[in-house]
Amino acid sequence: MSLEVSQLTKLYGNQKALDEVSFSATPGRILGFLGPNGAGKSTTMKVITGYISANSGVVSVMGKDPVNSPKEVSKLIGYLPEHNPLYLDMYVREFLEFSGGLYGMSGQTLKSRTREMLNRTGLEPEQHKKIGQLSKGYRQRVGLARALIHDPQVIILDEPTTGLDPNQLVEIRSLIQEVAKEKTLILSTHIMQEVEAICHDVVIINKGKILASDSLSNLKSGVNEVQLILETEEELQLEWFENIGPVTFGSKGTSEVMISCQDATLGRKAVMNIVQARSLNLISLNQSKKNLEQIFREITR
Ligand SMILES: Nc1ncnc2c1ncn2[C@@H]1O[C@H](COP(=O)(O)OP(=O)(O)OP(=O)(O)O)[C@@H](O)[C@H]1O
Repeated sequence: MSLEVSQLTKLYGNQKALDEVSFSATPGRILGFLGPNGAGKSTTMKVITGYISANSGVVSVMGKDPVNSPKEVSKLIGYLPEHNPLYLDMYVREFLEFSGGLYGMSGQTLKSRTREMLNRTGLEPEQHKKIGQLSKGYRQRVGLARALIHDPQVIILDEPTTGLDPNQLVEIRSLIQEVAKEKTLILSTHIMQEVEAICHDVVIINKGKILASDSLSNLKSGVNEVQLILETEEELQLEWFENIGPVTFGSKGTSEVMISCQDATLGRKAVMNIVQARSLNLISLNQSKKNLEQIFREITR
């Protein structure tokens, strides 16, 4: 494990922002760190990077801890904070060279590493522009390039795609996937589609506590429940279906119901019996496995 977090507790005054948080991350796999607003994601990232200290617990980054070895840990970690602080008056290349300098890089090493980062993040055409002139997507690229300039082994990205348009989103996601091939990468987010699109492992945190920590596929396969979605020409009543499983109206209103059930075959039979017995005119009966969003809502409810 290149990153291990064990029993972290962090108090802000009387408020427990982190309550014995433990998880680990592996090279070559993207870990999605998921939680609703205020769950403790940023606090965890700040403790790992050594920006703040925890009240108790241990962080190990490639065997070093940020409290006793802050300099070593800062060299091992590349961090893109939530609001991506940049110097808007600096030119892109100048900013990256400046950032590399902060890690003790200089001369040809710094120049060639800057060139490599400009190339990998697609920033070459923009390198002579001021950061303040760039679009949000390109500013995120600058933030990523800055986080990677010193070739860190562990990369932590706090909500890196928030506010990007769909094209920029796809580009930044594929850049993240590319970067993650040889590194340990943690992606903090509350966007479920993002996790489903690019993460291998998932940690779910809520109110400072870890509620799930597993591979994405295990998390999804552990849920056997399916959802049946029935649409008819007539208006439906929820109580007709309550014996089958928890039921709500769908997005189409009272002519569509969504029923959760453990056994899809039995569920479909029961629904069709009701359709027949009540002489309903069927438009469609569909079935879907739960997605991460539904799993997340159940776990964090
Ligand atoms: N400096 C601080 N002082 C006091 N309370 C804080 C401080 N920073 C965070 N908190 C509180 O700690 C809790 C966890 O906050 P944190 O920013 O870690 O959550 P988050 O999961 O990153 O949320 P978001 O998705 O909204 O960014 C919240 O209740 C927040 O209000």
